[in-house]
Amino acid sequence: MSVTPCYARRLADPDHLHHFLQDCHKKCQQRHQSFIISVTQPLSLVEPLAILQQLNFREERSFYWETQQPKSAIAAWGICQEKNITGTNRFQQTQDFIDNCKDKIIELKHSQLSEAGLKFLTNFSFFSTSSYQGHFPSVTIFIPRWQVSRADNTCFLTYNFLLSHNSNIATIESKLSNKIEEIEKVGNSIITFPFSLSSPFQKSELQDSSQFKSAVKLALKDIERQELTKIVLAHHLDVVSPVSFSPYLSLHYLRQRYPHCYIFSVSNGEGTTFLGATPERLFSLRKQHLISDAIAGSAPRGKTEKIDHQFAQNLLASEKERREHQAVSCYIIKQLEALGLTPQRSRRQLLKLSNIQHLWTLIESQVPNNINPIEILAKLHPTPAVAGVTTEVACEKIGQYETFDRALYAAPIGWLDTQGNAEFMVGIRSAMINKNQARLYAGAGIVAGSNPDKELAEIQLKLQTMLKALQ
Ligand SMILES: C=C(O[C@H]1C=CC=C(C(=O)O)[C@@H]1O)C(=O)O
Repeated sequence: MSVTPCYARRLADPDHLHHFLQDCHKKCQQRHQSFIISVTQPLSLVEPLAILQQLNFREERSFYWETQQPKSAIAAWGICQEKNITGTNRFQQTQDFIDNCKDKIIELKHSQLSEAGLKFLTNFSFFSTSSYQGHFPSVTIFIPRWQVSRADNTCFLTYNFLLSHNSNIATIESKLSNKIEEIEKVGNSIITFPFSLSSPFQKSELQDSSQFKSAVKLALKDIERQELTKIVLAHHLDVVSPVSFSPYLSLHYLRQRYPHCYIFSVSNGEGTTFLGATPERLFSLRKQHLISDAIAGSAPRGKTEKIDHQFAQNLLASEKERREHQAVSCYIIKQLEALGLTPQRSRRQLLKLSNIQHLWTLIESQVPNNINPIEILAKLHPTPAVAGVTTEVACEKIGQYETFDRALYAAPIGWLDTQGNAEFMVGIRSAMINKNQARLYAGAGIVAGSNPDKELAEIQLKLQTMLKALQ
């Protein structure tokens, strides 16, 4: 008589899993090598942010990602495989890491949904050489140990681990089963956050706003001399709170206030977290269909419907805002064409966020499967929504005019799976936090006709996204 271990009852198809693991184990023995095993199991409906908050108690490396349209979330923590990359050929090194891992991955998943299953999670710095005191290198890419994914009302747990000839299958099965139990216990107790987040900041002022305006004036002279046609200049705001910031509370606040944005956080496992709520999708690639957002050109939201409508009409009619926007859509189109694609663009429309509105063009293309997501990423980053035209001159001037390191601000953050699906957004409306210290970032596009005072007002408005989320 065969006895079913009690942990097996929590697994979706324990016999199938057991045979799968036995087969993998045999393969390890036959080939004298280890494999990266990825097992995905269905979960009851859980809240990934609550899981991350309550189960990542060792504050390991973590990643959080949420969109509400369509409703999906990924919470991941711990490391199965990782690479921290520095140096100039970072996209190639990233691809090499992915290829190397892919050769060793064996996946078992109970769903075809692209949200379910193993994901490479990755964040880049804006420049390939980043000097943010080593908190985040030029690229971090990792396969997490644990990943909870949610797509609409379906949830999955993915467990990734290295299997070698001397691994014990029963231990693996019980670890997975115990984690399912732990997660489902937390599952429906959706976090009820206290809503006075923390005490007021001790220091909260925009450093050197005159320095920012001088940089805008210098950039306008460069534009007049036709050295470039657009540059995005950013500024930072450092704040110190009497108590440590809580990334989870901030993420919870952001997702309620910015339903049209990607809500994200990456933690380096050493106490530093980069988080935010960005409207800007660099690209998503699902079943070889690519979508990219050109978002640039901004106006405030009006306090009344009438004023809001007026701001929107002015934004749509402004020749200067249109140029600022077109620099982005034309660049994305040109870069995709350079990859041999035939992108189509939507008509220009408005994207209304709770504190700001933007000009927005959707760009779509089919992508043949010989082009991989990292190639697309390398071609698109940085777009003129965060750098300028030409990219090279703008990046050089950003280095000259900005007095701080952009670190992960305005850089790609996202995921890739083993089937060629990927999604990357641009890390704007963001902050880097460590204990009770935070650095908030915001930038504004400068073209001929820009006004330094108005650009300063625009970045102050953009800084509000994170300022309010941290308070
Ligand atoms: C660079 C930022 O915003 C970009 C995205 C949308 C609108 C922008 C603008 O109107 O200047 C910027 O290009 C930022 O928020 O830090």
